[in-house]
Amino acid sequence: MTSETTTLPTSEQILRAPKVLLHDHLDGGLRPATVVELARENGYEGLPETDPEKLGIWFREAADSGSLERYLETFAHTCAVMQTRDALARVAAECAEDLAADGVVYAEVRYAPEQHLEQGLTLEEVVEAVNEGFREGERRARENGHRIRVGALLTAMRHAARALEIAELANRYRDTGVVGFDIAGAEAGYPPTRHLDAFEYLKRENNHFTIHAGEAFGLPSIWQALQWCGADRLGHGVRIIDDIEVADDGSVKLGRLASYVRDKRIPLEMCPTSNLQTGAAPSYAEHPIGLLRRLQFRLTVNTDNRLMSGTNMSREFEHLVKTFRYTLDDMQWFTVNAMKSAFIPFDERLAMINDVIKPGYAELRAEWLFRPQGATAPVNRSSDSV
Ligand SMILES: O=c1[nH]cnc2c1ncn2[C@H]1C[C@H](O)[C@@H](CO)O1
Ligand SMILES: [Zn+2]
Repeated sequence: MTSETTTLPTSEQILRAPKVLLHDHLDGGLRPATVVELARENGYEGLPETDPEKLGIWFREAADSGSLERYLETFAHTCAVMQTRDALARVAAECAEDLAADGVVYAEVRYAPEQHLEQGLTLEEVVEAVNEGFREGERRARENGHRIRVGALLTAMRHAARALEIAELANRYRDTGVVGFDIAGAEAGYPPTRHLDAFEYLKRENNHFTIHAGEAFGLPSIWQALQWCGADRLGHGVRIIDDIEVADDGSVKLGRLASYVRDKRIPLEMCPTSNLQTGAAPSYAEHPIGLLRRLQFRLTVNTDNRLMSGTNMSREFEHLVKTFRYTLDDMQWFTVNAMKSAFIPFDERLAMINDVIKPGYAELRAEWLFRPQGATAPVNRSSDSV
């Protein structure tokens, strides 16, 4: 194919391409206007701005701090307005709608139930309100011609001591909307092994979990998450790059941990923009995703916090397309990786890959055949695809 690489996927193609999102925080993805309205309805007076546009900018700038700890401070405002059943259901419904409008066909969205108890809700009421919201959002998306399926991940905060309780909660709701468990929060000083009882419980129950590791802290955190805790996936995991040496001649040597992660096909939930804000990566061009993709780690692309990063899945892919010249085949590779790594049953993942994702990309790839006569052929194929 001679015209190969002449044209990268357009913004419109990126938007329409089926996408799979495994790492998105419910309390990090509210619409700014919703934060303002919920604050007014619930009498929360702590917002730094009450104009939605200014508030959106405030979140992005405050989160752009170079430190995970300061980035996390912004969640006090979103959690403050997510303390009632109605607020939680609304935020969850809008989340599903927004993801669907962005071309996401499958998402696992996480939140920490323990952060939504300030006005008297029980942990169960929190989970049920969010589940109801996701179902409503899926229904509204369908009405608007989009198809999306959303599963919840229950997060325990790593500085707190409720991980076992939240793991039990995740297990109780595993057949009704909750697909797994996670731990999040400040990483330095709070190793995942503090919550071994929760992980051991989940393993005994044959349940699934991911762990935020290798974001603000390096290899020991990744090693513990995998070898002590038994994580199925890593939230971020970007610091695995510290175990990979690239020589001047371009040859690459993987350390034992990096080899293990690649050999065992451990899914890494990459969140490029979030990493730039917390200082986990210096720029898109220097983001470890470039090298890790070339080395064929099982990488996935994610948003982390759409509000704090002013992003969505299409924007994350736009950055990657621009930076690394990724094609539709690359996008499909990331998407299939994500679907393979989801926590829903194997037959459903396979059907999503074969009946939704691959046909969606095939249709986009075929568009060049029907281009206006005389236009350049925008072939979106790369040589090392799935
Ligand atoms: O990227 C992150 N690293 C660690 N913790 C995070 C990240 N993004 C969000 N969180 C925290 C803040 C939220 O309140 C919590 C649950 O979603 O998870
Ligand atoms: Zn996260």
